[in-house]
Amino acid sequence: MSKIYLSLGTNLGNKKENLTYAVQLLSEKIDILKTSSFYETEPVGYKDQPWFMNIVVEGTTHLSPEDLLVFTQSIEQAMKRVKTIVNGPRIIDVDILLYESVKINTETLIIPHPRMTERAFVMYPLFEISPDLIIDGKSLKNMMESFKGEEIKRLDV
Ligand SMILES: Nc1ncnc2c1ncn2[C@@H]1O[C@H](COP(=O)(O)OP(=O)(O)OP(=O)(O)O)[C@@H](O)[C@H]1O
Ligand SMILES: Nc1nc2c(c(=O)[nH]1)N=C(CO)CN2
Repeated sequence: MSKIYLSLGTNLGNKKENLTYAVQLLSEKIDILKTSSFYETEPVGYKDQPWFMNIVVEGTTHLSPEDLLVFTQSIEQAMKRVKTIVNGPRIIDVDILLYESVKINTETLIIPHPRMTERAFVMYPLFEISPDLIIDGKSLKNMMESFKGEEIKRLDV
């Protein structure tokens, strides 16, 4: 079994429900060990769209990194089919952040996720569930000390 971290985001419809449903679908092939709080987060990139809700989950899986990507993409597709809005914001986005300490750089898959350490919507929930994590030899704790990201709000529920 391999330890993995995934980032989930949504900015359409009932965001908590979307994230909860995605975690339920993920649990068919991933043993979910930890799920972060829900975070309301300012959109990164294109600003003129609703705020996102983001979480990070930790789990273990028998899937290879490539099969994990196929699986997460099948969940994105399945959820997109439920409500179709052309060019609309996202019902669900699932990114693979980390897979053990594996490094992959192919056309379809880059692990660790290349933009993860710049993104508050990834780093805050990741730090919440795994504060002792080391990424590329650097401790998450050190990274968070100097971290100045976009606006983010942790929900208490
Ligand atoms: N670690 C990864 N996790 C998920 N997708 C990845 C990863 N590395 C590369 N990809 C590739 O990224 C492609 C585009 O994914 P997507 O459309 O979800 O991007 P995005 O979510 O808009 O941007 P970002 O990757 O910056 O979050 C996917 O088809 C996939 O092949
Ligand atoms: N706050 C936030 N911003 C984003 C997000 C996201 O999940 N959260 N996902 C994006 C495309 O992957 C682009 N911008």
